[in-house]
Amino acid sequence: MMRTSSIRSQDDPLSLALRPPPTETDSDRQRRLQHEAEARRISEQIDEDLRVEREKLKKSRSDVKLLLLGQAESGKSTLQKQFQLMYSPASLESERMSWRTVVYFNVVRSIKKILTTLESFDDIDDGTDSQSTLERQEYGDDLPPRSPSVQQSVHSSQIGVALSPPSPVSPADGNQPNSPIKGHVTAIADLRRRLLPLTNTEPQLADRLSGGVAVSGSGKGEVYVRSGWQARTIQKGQKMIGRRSKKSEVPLELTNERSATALSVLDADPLVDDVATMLDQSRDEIKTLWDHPIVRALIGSRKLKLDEWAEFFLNDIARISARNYVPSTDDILHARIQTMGVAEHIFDVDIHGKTVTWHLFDVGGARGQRHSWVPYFDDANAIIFVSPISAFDQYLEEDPRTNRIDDSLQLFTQICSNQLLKKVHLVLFLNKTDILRKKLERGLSVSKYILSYGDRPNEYDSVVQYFRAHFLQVHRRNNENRRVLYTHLTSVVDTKATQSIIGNVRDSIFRGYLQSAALV
Ligand SMILES: Nc1nc2c(ncn2[C@@H]2O[C@H](COP(=O)(O)OP(=O)(O)OP(=O)(O)O)[C@@H](O)[C@H]2O)c(=O)[nH]1
Ligand SMILES: [Mg+2]
Repeated sequence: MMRTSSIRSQDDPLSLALRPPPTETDSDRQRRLQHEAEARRISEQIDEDLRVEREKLKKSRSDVKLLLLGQAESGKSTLQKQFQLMYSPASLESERMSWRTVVYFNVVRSIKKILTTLESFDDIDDGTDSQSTLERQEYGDDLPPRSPSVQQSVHSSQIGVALSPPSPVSPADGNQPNSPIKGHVTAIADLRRRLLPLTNTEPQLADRLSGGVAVSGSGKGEVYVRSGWQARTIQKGQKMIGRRSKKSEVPLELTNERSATALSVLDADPLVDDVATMLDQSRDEIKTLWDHPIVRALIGSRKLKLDEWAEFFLNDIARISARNYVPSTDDILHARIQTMGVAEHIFDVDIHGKTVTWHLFDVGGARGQRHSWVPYFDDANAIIFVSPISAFDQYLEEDPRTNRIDDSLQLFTQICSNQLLKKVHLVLFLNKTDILRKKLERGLSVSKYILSYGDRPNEYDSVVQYFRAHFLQVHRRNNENRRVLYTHLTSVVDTKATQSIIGNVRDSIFRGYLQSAALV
């Protein structure tokens, strides 16, 4: 016999349990109804939250997820800044003054490196430790050490790199009794003494940027930055304001809206404010040091190798050390700070009348950071792989035996052959072409570092063609899906050119995105 629903509801133990007791009073009833109404409201709220979550998930599935991959210092974060400048200029504007800390840090660290290098030549002058000092200076930070065991272990799986370090300079000119620094020792010692308060701020600036977190993995002991550092540097500075009575000097020409934000932040960090004052007061000393014939000679002979961005800032020290300094967009693009882990940036991109949310994942490229990329491979739509083709004469900070072009090719091989990424839209940026040009113009020989380059012309077109061919070969060998590789020659500090390339990349990614959406 079939049971009717009414019979079932009468037998249902749950309905029996929920039925009000026969002794229920009017006030009990009121309370019960109130509780039931509240329970219903909460339940409806949960349903609504779940609905919103589901919507979000559905929407995020239709968002574009773009990974920026490549070795450390390849230009990923700089490219991210170009995306930000194009699709979220207001957010870059609101961070503008925080970049002052990074620029100051880059400047102070460069000054310190110049002085440390000069100090080692003081030692030569004193007749101490001359040979080891010269070895160190001659090969700088970016050439492998010369021990036979290291020479044996230097190898290349991708490209014929030099098995032993080339000798860019003769040690003789620094090692003689008439060492170039002789006669300048007192003047340089005086500059060092006067710049000491400024160079002493380096660890504090580093601490401000890294949030006090020391991370291993780069080999250089550089400062790593987690996302959100801009807010952190401001907050930390603001906490300290109460403890200080001295107010910062107010820049005079800052009058517009942007400058109002700038002003409030300028006031915010006493440490950065102190560094600004010191820079302002040390401007002449920094300029004298930077223009000093000994420093020029050491840079010319490659005994002093500064980071690429050092020259950009030190050449313009009068502007940067001004008391009312506000970082320009070019300064922000040149400012260097290492990324830690993976930083997500979200933009709304309007294309052909449709707004699509893009999630840009900017990763830390040093070897110790690469394990954190993998969780982002699963649902990536596109990758821009950034390779600095100017780095043919440089070796990894984290492994001084590995040539940077070779490392980049090895990394590109891993990305091209990764099963999780087989269907991902792939774009290759052969970056830092401006630096490549300058190196070749200065006469730096590619075949000295990349033996397989042989006697090909040491000219821009030929070098680019050679490196590009190697990347295309890696792609061809790992391309059973017949995926297209979009290649661009870039200098991502060049805003106009990069934004036009970003437009192309956006269109090509979007075409692939529409096709895959149509298949779903
Ligand atoms: N001249 C020049 N400098 C560049 C170019 N691309 C990047 N740089 C500079 O190189 C430095 C390193 O660039 P980043 O964008 O920080 O490198 P990254 O790939 O994010 O490095 P990690 O965060 O360590 O993985 C910065 O000072 C940039 O301004 C370029 O095409 N030309
Ligand atoms: Mg970075």
